[in-house]
Amino acid sequence: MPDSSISKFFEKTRTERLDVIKNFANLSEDDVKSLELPDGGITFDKADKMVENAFGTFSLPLGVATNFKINNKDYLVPMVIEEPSVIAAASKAAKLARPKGGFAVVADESYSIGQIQVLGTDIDNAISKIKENIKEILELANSKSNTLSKMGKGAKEITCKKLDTDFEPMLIVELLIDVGDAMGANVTNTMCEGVAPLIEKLTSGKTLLRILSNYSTRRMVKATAVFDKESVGGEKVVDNMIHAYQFAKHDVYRAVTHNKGIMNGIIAVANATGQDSRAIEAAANAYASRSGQYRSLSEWTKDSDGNLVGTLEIPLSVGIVGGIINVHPVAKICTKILGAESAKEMACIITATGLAQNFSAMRALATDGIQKGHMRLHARNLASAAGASTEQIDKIVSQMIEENNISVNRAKELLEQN
Ligand SMILES: CC(C)(COP(=O)([O-])OP(=O)([O-])OC[C@H]1O[C@@H](n2cnc3c(N)ncnc32)[C@H](O)[C@@H]1OP(=O)([O-])[O-])[C@@H](O)C(=O)NCCC(=O)NCCSC(=O)C[C@@](C)(O)CC(=O)[O-]
Ligand SMILES: NC(=O)C1=CN([C@@H]2O[C@H](COP(=O)(O)OP(=O)(O)OC[C@H]3O[C@@H](n4cnc5c(N)ncnc54)[C@H](OP(=O)(O)O)[C@@H]3O)[C@@H](O)[C@H]2O)C=CC1
Repeated sequence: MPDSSISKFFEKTRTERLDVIKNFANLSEDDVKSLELPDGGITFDKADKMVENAFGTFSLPLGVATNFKINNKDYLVPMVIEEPSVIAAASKAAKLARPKGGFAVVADESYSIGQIQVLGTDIDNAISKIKENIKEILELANSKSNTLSKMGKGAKEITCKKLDTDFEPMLIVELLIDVGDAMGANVTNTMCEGVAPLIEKLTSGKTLLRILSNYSTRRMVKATAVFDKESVGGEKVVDNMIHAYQFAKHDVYRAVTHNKGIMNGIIAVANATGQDSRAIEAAANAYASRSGQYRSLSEWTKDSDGNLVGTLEIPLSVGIVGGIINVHPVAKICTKILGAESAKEMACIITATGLAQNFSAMRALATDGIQKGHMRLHARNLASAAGASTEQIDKIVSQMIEENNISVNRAKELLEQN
């Protein structure tokens, strides 16, 4: 089994990095060529078919986090992100998690929730009618996807709820659909629209909205990792990280930033693998507010030996087929690099990366402060923004770090002096 703990990967050249990834993931020469394309894999022609009024494409850096062991399998985790230090932070956390087994992650089956809003009906009577005809509604829904039906997946349950509103009460009919290895938005919407006429017939009401819910609470993922207390930096650092977590648990202003750190990891992997990041963010934010107050998505405690234990639980709707995954060549290759064989496996990887990111940010905050690690890496960006050439960057960066004065202005001054 390939080993993702590749020390000093960041010191390798691009060719060496690609070679390591190629061997790790059994990529073909064509895959590597796609990764080397200057446009990031999407030609304008392709972009023009993906969105409206296209006039270009927009590239972002694609990197890979090393050291990940998730459910006893090693992963190199592709990440698309513009922010420096995120990939380094994920790699570092994954390295520190390895001695205690890495990340243990469990994911629900891929159940999507579709909602059908029914107006102008006798709600109690309508609910009885729907309950009497569940089989017929499910069969009609399942006729909309050959693949899911063949896989023994598809629409499985129907529930009804009465919603009191400021306008008039309404009936909400919810379809629970096992969407297999897809994110499942389109298939859910298709099924909702497909059964709406039957719902209208049964309820003598009028359906209005027929759409999936992005609050995918039947698609929960829970990642846990244990970090050896000595590797974390000793008892004091562990305690300070728990203080940091408690801050996020009890204060919304801190919680939003804490969760942003988690999203650094989650969205970067989501972007690399062609997921719908808006759906992921919307669901995570709602889940963070489930108690009525927005709070930390992760939890941090100590085990009986004083080691640090982190848990991240989120609703997560991701896939390995459908959406842009089959359209964007680089998203396809990133999925191949991960070797993810199911939507559940993809969900486990993404959640583990979120937890890893959270660990490193908290550790940095609870020890040296964020600027030391982050700004060192951000210095390259600043030097580049100041106009430094590739040859000049290293010298300017070293000088700014040495002076502990990392800013665009200082970079400009140094450039003028050189
Ligand atoms: C940046 C580090 C990792 C340096 O940390 P370090 O102590 O210099 O790293 P190290 O020398 O101990 O190296 C350990 C491992 O980290 C990785 N690593 C180490 N350096 C690199 C590098 N250059 N490129 C790629 N990987 C790197 C690499 O895997 C390495 O293992 P090795 O290869 O040596 O065997 C650390 O300071 C850190 O984790 N900082 C936190 C960074 C962070 O969270 N950034 C996010 C941006 S800030 C933000 O948006 C969110 C926030 C912070 O506000 C959230 C919140 O408030 O909670
Ligand atoms: N609110 C939201 O979040 C919304 C999001 N979207 C977008 O929808 C897209 C995702 O929708 P999604 O339904 O996943 O995408 P697709 O419709 O592209 O793909 C899903 C389809 O793939 C086929 N399929 C083939 N193999 C499998 C398998 N192993 N498991 C499951 N399905 C399989 C099935 O179709 P078949 O049975 O025909 O073979 C299935 O319906 C994203 O781009 C998202 O941005 C769209 C609307 C709203």
